[in-house]
Amino acid sequence: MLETKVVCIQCGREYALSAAISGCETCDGLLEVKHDLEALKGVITREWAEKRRVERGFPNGSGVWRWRELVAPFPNEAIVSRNEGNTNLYEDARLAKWAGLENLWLKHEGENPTGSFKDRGMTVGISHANWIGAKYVACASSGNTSASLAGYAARAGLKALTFIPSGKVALGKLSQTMAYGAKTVQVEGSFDDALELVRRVSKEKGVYLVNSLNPFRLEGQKTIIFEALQQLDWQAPDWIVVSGGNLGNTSAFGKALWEMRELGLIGEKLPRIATIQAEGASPFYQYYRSEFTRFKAQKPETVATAIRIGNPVNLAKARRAIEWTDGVVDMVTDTEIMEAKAVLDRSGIGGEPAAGATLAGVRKLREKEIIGKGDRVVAIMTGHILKDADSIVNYHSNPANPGANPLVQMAGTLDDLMKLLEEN
Ligand SMILES: Cc1ncc(COP(=O)(O)O)c(C=O)c1O
Ligand SMILES: N[C@@H](CCOP(=O)(O)O)C(=O)O
Repeated sequence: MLETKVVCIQCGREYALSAAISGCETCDGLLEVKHDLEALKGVITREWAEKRRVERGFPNGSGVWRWRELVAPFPNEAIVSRNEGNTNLYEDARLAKWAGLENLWLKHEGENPTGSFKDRGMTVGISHANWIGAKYVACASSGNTSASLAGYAARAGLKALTFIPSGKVALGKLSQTMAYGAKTVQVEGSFDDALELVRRVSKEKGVYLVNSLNPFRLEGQKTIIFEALQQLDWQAPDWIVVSGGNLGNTSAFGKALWEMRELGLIGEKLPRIATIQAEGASPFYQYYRSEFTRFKAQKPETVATAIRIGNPVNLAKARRAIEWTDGVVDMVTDTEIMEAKAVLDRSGIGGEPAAGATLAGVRKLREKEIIGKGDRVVAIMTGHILKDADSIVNYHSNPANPGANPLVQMAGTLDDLMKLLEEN
């Protein structure tokens, strides 16, 4: 019987697996799930992973639950899954060339059931809520967490409550959240204000919180890295690049790499994590620039509303991930984000603005020669192109934008049309 525990990374206090808490009750530190890695050495191997990968059906058809010994030991009957994960790892020579690289892969987490990486964490959070008999699940969101929560709660028959920053959530995400049936409360202010509210509701009303403060969320998101390493036939890349907001992914990726090395599935030298923030929402970047000596929350502003976060809750775990992997943190402007997104979309792969931020960050780190021309780079595309249609139409409606593809208005006869087509 594997010994899996929930512990506070700050004071070491342990909690039962069935505890529905999202922060340490002693010191308010971050909680994390500790697996019995010693017992798993020699059990979880590349051969074991390959056998699991080719199995179909529940639970090994899920790109999360096929790794359950490294995720969460919930009983199968508690698991709420939509066969999430199993996302493509694209190798694209055109995008590599645009970024100044020879080897670039894009891991597309927008191919998950609700269109973002959140589903990897949500299947675990909602399964935990289901297992312990929670009736109400809640989150604050800039759109993808609420869409994922609403979808998985609907599958589980749980009531969902989401708090979103008023007017700052892309329509694709808002429509999912409403359509899947979550009670959606618009809050004046930022995502950070909404998160403060939902943490109080969770504490005072005992509502189950599924933001990335919930340690089970990150256990699911670790499988992005497990899966990408397996897709690369365990030839670990030099870099893993991802856009950062609340820093759940940065934290999860560091833990995933550390566990893979402990289990002997990858070598001593870990891939370096590069977290990319939007210039107008870059508190982690400023903290990194201060050599992790000074943190200051920001009033966030960026076109990439998914990462419009000024006070990331996973700061301590994300710092640990950057230090563990000798990683870096950088930032990109909104112009760089949208121009990179246009290139990403034009490649036929596509992604929401936060995915554009990742690609823009890869190019920037290459230009700064922090990423070498021959380095092997995996860029995580965190959300689907359809999530933020407004940003696309706005960009392409301005012919001055690089790569703009404005609508053509046709008036008149067939001859006019033929003439028009010749001109364009
Ligand atoms: C599409 C997208 N990309 C990136 C991020 C940033 O991820 P994290 O909050 O784990 O840093 C988020 C959410 O925060 C997101 O929704
Ligand atoms: N971009 C996120 C913000 C919240 O992140 P979480 O990982 O802490 O839930 C969102 O889509 O809401």
